[in-house]
Amino acid sequence: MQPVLTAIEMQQADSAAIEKLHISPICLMELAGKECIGYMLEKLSLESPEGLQFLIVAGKGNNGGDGFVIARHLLNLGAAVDLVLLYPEGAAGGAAEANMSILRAYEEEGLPLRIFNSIEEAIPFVSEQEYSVTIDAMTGTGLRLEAPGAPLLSPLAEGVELLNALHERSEALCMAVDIPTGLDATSGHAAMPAVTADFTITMGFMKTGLLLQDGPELCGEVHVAEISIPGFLAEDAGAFLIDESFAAEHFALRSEGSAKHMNGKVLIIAGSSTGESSMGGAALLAAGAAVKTGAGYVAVSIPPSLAATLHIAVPEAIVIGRDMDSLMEKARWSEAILIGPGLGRSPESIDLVRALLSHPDIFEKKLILDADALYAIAEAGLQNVLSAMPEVLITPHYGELARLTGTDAGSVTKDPLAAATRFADTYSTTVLLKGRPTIIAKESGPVLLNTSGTEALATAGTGDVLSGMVAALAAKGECLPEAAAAAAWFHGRAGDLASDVSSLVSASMVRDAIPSAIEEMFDFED
Ligand SMILES: NC(=O)C1=CN([C@@H]2O[C@H](COP(=O)(O)OP(=O)(O)OC[C@H]3O[C@@H](n4cnc5c(N)ncnc54)[C@H](O)[C@@H]3O)[C@@H](O)[C@H]2O)[C@@H](O)CC1
Ligand SMILES: Nc1ncnc2c1ncn2[C@@H]1O[C@H](COP(=O)(O)OP(=O)(O)O)[C@@H](O)[C@H]1O
Ligand SMILES: [K+]
Repeated sequence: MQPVLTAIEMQQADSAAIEKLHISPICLMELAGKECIGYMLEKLSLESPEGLQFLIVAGKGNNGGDGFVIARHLLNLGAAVDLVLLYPEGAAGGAAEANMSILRAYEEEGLPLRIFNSIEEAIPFVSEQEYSVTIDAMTGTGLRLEAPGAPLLSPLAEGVELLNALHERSEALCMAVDIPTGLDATSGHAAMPAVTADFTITMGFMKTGLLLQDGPELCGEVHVAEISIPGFLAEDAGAFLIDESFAAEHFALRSEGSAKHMNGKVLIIAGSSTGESSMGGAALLAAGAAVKTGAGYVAVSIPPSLAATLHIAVPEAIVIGRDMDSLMEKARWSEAILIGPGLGRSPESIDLVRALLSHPDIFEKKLILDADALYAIAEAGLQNVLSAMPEVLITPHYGELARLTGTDAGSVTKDPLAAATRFADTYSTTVLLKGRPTIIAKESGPVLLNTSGTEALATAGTGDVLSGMVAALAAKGECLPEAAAAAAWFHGRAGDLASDVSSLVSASMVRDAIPSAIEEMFDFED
């Protein structure tokens, strides 16, 4: 899995590369610029930029320095470059300043290079020009914002406005160097205004801010450029990105001689039915998902009035009622227990959750708590009970985590990484916080981020499918954090495969696409 760094972690990796490994800043900057050229040509499907026109807007830090290297290489390859300096020359110092002096020397050679010393000086010329690519080299990991949405000050604001205006009214692609200007590399919150890029070449390692909040909208496609900062300098990163090989590694294939009871026994306690309403669908989706994720046995505790429906919808499942003795017998038999989808919010459901969580046959198993089980925990104030359980995972969305922590959804939305990590540490539990990205936090461990999946999953019932998948992987032998992470990845991929038109995807379609999403991994590995 690739590390995902905060701005501070990236600055530490940069410093370690320079101070401990003696890699020169000039060398890092050179590689950063070269990587941008290579990837940009790939995006343009061109062998060479010869004859094309590029605009670079540069800030006063090392991000601007990367822009100077890009300018030089473009000129070397026969392109024409307009460079806008937002700040007086020499403000950068170090490697950036050294690269700027090379450009000044180039200027004397009569190359197609125009250097503008301010945005005002540039405007009359650049507004007339057609560019192939406009390049944002104003700020990267050095940007500091007081608050999300804080105003970006002059001259950065004018630089951003220029690039965004060109983006809107011309065919030019906009490339962000490292991070779109205005985007906080750690939190993913954007300033006002911020650059909207078509693609972002980020240096060395992925940054958290590219995956959170406004990050995905502003970055476009993200490419991580290898600039010779070795991976071991990011080993202690606070976050890692779940990928397909991780997911495949955590899907145990059935061994040839295995029997059904050896391939994961899941108990799902879900669904509700009262005189007024019935919530059987969630149980059906979770059970179907567990079956399609390859569990050897799936038992479902559901109100007796829904049993016939479940038999028809998921014929593979064993159906039991709500009687405590049969529930506990199946709990002892099972290897992972999922409680919650469609359980309802009545006082009886809350009492049921309280009773279940106090029983060792339940809490000593790998336990996955979802949906209405989370409502019951919040209502009955059972959060502390989680701390005593050996292996427990909660799978809230933002609203559910807010209810569990006594805050509003807005504060989880503001910093979901911190909210998930805090809960995991406080209650010694694993948290799968659903969203974009999905965040898996475990006590004192690095956070895992999942970016597979799209708005195809933004439809009722996909969360029930996900919790059924987690339960199956956990029963098949994975520890809960890994089961959650692999399930999240497969779930996103199943959403992609469910339909070519994301707006038509339903939760049943995601459930039905699970086998293809998993199968594909093994084709990939072969
Ligand atoms: N050795 C290194 O550290 C390397 C850095 N690289 C590049 O350098 C970048 C980081 O360079 P820097 O640390 O110089 O920072 P940046 O180039 O991101 O620039 C930040 C500059 O903007 C100013 N600034 C910060 N917040 C501001 C705000 N709200 N309003 C106005 N100005 C603000 C800062 O004072 C600083 O001068 C990376 O993103 C990457 O592009 C690469 O060249 C690879 C090597
Ligand atoms: N825009 C989106 N992009 C990616 N994933 C999404 C998006 N919207 C929702 N999801 C995913 O869909 C699932 C929805 O779960 P949840 O809100 O619990 O639904 P429900 O309660 O209806 O089953 C989560 O896994 C979430 O991460
Ligand atoms: K930038």
